[in-house]
Amino acid sequence: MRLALFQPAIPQNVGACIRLSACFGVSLHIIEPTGFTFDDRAMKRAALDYGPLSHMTRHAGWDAFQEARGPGRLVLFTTKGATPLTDFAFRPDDTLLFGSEPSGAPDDVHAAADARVVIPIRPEARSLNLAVSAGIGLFEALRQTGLRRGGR
Ligand SMILES: C[S@@+](CC[C@H](N)C(=O)[O-])C[C@H]1O[C@@H](n2cnc3c(N)ncnc32)[C@H](O)[C@@H]1O
Repeated sequence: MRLALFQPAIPQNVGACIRLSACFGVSLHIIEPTGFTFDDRAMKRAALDYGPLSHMTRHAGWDAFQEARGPGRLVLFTTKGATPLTDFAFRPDDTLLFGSEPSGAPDDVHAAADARVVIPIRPEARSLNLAVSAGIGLFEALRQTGLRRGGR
């Protein structure tokens, strides 16, 4: 199981995802460009001291990520036309991909995904925060595929 963030713009969200990847023992892939630099104080503050426990890889762009990501499905979390999280069956080698905060994932990324998953929320609400949706999606994926303490 891997987490991937498409062009994240808010450093606190990436910091929270660094902490997620550290706590659950999954690798984190950042698809650049990002809306901040990696010495950002807000990102480091949100990540606390979990950085060394996290396995983070930065990719120069979408094509570089696609070449490097290896086997397994690309499962895009999106509010657009998707299978509800509650109906989706994850596999251990899935990559869970999340869109950027202002605009989500573009059409070509939607087209490249093997599956699209939506976390059901109230119809009058637009979307969840990026790091919150990553936490919900990752926990469900690990629950289905065999969450175990101490990483995987
Ligand atoms: C703040 S949201 C982006 C909002 C953007 N306006 C949109 O509609 O996609 C950032 C990312 O969090 C994830 N996300 C947020 N809410 C979600 C939901 N209800 N279901 C699935 N993914 C969600 C998606 O990956 C999304 O691209």
